[in-house]
Amino acid sequence: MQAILSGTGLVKSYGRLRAVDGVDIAVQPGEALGIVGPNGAGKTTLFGALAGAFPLSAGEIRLDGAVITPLPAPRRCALGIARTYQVPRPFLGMTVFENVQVAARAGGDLKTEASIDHAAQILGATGLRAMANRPAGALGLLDRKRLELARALATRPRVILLDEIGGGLTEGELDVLVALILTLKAQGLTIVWIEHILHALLRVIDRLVCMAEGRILAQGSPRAVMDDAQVRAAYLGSDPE
Ligand SMILES: Nc1ncnc2c1ncn2[C@@H]1O[C@H](COP(=O)(O)OP(=O)(O)OP(=O)(O)O)[C@@H](O)[C@H]1O
Repeated sequence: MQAILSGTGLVKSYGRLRAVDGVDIAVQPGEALGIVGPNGAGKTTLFGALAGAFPLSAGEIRLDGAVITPLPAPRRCALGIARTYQVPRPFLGMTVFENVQVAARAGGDLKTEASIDHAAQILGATGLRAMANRPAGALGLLDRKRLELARALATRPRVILLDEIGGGLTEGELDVLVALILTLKAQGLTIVWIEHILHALLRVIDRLVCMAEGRILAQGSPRAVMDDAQVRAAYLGSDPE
């Protein structure tokens, strides 16, 4: 099957540091791919590379087999690549609804009326309907995470890149978030999820990649990767779970 999103020979250098150092990655349509690795492994930088946040130092990125390497982030978003950020970035002074509608207009390329309908639908799907008229800055953590997800979904993605969206949540809140992500997966959305909270990640993903020092250490079935000796060593001998 042709990958929906792939990167070949990806390198991103900051001065002498190669934050991403020769990564090959391919995500299949409808797949949920997890990415783990110690702090500083290059996971977020890989997302930046895939989403077009900066020019690559080397490598090529394809969407549906077509090269998108030169395209800036807004163009990639319009083509169906959405991303959430480790630290959510809503417009704090706008309401929840306005935040989602802006994303639908700007990222989803919808005219005003269609963006209103789409935003309302996304708020329902993400459990935010009751919060629609609250300022984004007034939300609790779970709702901030939902809003981050909703803003990405509003752009009508085919692939969503989730960057540590589970961080800081209670177990009960994680359950809510995992259920939501599983619903998106069941609807056919392709998911790439960086997450330190492994038990949450393992409930969703089909395949796991472990990165360390800018490279892929291991990839394959989640269990095989977690059992890999190099992966265990990268976690300094601790039990990754
Ligand atoms: N804009 C930047 N300028 C300089 N160095 C950077 C920049 N962004 C990331 N780095 C460095 O690149 C390396 C990889 O960082 P990255 O944030 O991608 O790691 P990560 O695996 O996402 O880590 P974490 O799990 O802590 O989020 C780190 O050493 C980081 O300090």
